[in-house]
Amino acid sequence: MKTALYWFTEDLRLHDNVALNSTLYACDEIIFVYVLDEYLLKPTNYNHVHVGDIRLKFIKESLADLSDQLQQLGYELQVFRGETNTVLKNLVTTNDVDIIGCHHSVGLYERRNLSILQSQLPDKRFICQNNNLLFGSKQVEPNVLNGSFSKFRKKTAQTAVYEPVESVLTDTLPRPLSYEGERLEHWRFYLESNSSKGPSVFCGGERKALLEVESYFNTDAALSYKQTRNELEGHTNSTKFSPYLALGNISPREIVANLKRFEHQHGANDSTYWIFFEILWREFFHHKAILKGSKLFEFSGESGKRPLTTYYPQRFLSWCNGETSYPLVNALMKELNATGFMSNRGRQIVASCLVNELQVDWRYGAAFFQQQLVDYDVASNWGNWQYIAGVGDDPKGGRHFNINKQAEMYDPNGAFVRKWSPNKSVWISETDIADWPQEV
Ligand SMILES: Cc1cc2nc3c(=O)[nH]c(=O)nc-3n(C[C@H](O)[C@H](O)[C@H](O)COP(=O)(O)OP(=O)(O)OC[C@H]3O[C@@H](n4cnc5c(N)ncnc54)[C@H](O)[C@@H]3O)c2cc1C
Repeated sequence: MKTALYWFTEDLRLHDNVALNSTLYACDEIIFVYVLDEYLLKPTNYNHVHVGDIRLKFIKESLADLSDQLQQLGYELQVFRGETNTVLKNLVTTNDVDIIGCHHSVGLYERRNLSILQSQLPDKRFICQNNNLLFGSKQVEPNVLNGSFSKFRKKTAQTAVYEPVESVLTDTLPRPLSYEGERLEHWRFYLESNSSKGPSVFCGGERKALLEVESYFNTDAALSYKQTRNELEGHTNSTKFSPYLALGNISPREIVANLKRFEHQHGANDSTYWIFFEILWREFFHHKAILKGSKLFEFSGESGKRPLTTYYPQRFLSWCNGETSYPLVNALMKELNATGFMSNRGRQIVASCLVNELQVDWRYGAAFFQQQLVDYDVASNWGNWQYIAGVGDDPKGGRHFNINKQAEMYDPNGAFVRKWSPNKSVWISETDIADWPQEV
């Protein structure tokens, strides 16, 4: 008789979850666990928390959906709060668990913690697989990752993307393990009372994610994605799959399978290819994150070159609050703070502004995004920031967006700025003017 514990992390779903399926095949009894780690709610080195209110709400919704699905099959999702390894070790010991299954994250902190847990439980079998990538690590040769995205894209163009797999969990096998241990009994209430009631465009959960993907491909939006993806607003101008991918409500393979079906029915064009192209960027940053380790978070990044920025607290604060001398940047930051989302073009503009116009250390911007973004993903966030700051693997060496030009192109009538920053008087105060590095 083998007993297993499946520990959900950034894979809050049942379908196309290879680590979960492998664990299910290996055991007779199982317990499903999620740990809300205390550290997530504590400040980072940059004085922001790891998970802000909007993402916390999204996590809660994802857990509620997972819990409901498990309940329908006769299982329970046990939610704990505490230090992850302590919680897991207690559960494993008190319940005599033989196997621990989990998603193998690309995050450095998560990988370190998993290694520590493995060393603390040397007699236990661990089944850890990355559930959130298109390609397995054996499909991507390390030399492909030494270089730019173009090299990665060309080399992986012919690499097979495996079909997503169905869940093998049924209402008869394996049996739910009757377990011992203190859990967070009222986690739904607990998470509710700790999450924002503010407006969020997104609602988390696997079933919601599958519906969103289905409804996106039920329209013609994918056929013009390449032309619309840079717009600052509009729900179908880009796919809006990122929050679901970040929390693992859906896998990239499931999205690619849907994309292929769409191409089969409606024909492939530049735009449908470009959706795949963008998902490849995500793939690139994820594989890179494993390779880079702590370099992902270093000031001089992967390039080893220290950029000409430092830390100006007042400028940084004004940027965070959307109170700089740049109306477009302010509107974008206000959108981010209110909704947890910003378009890709918006992210590029505000990141470039922080690094180039305001000359602030890029890592503060990345940490603020980490707190605010509903779709925060360690590899995509820190990887993109490195690109903008010119410390990534970018042959162009950093990006500087002309804010006025961007405003002319993407907000020609000022509608976006008016929507998010109706009160122009807060853009800049008399005392701030001297602090700005350009004429206002
Ligand atoms: C400074 C900065 C920080 C970012 N932080 C994050 C982050 O924390 N999490 C995150 O998911 N994305 C991040 N991105 C990438 C990108 O902005 C978002 O993935 C995208 O805006 C999400 O909207 P969408 O799902 O509609 O994207 P679409 O345009 O529809 O793209 C489809 C999918 O491709 C992937 N993708 C698209 N662009 C990129 C990109 N540049 N890098 C990596 N993957 C990409 C995403 O998974 C996205 O869901 C960041 C970009 C910048 C410039």
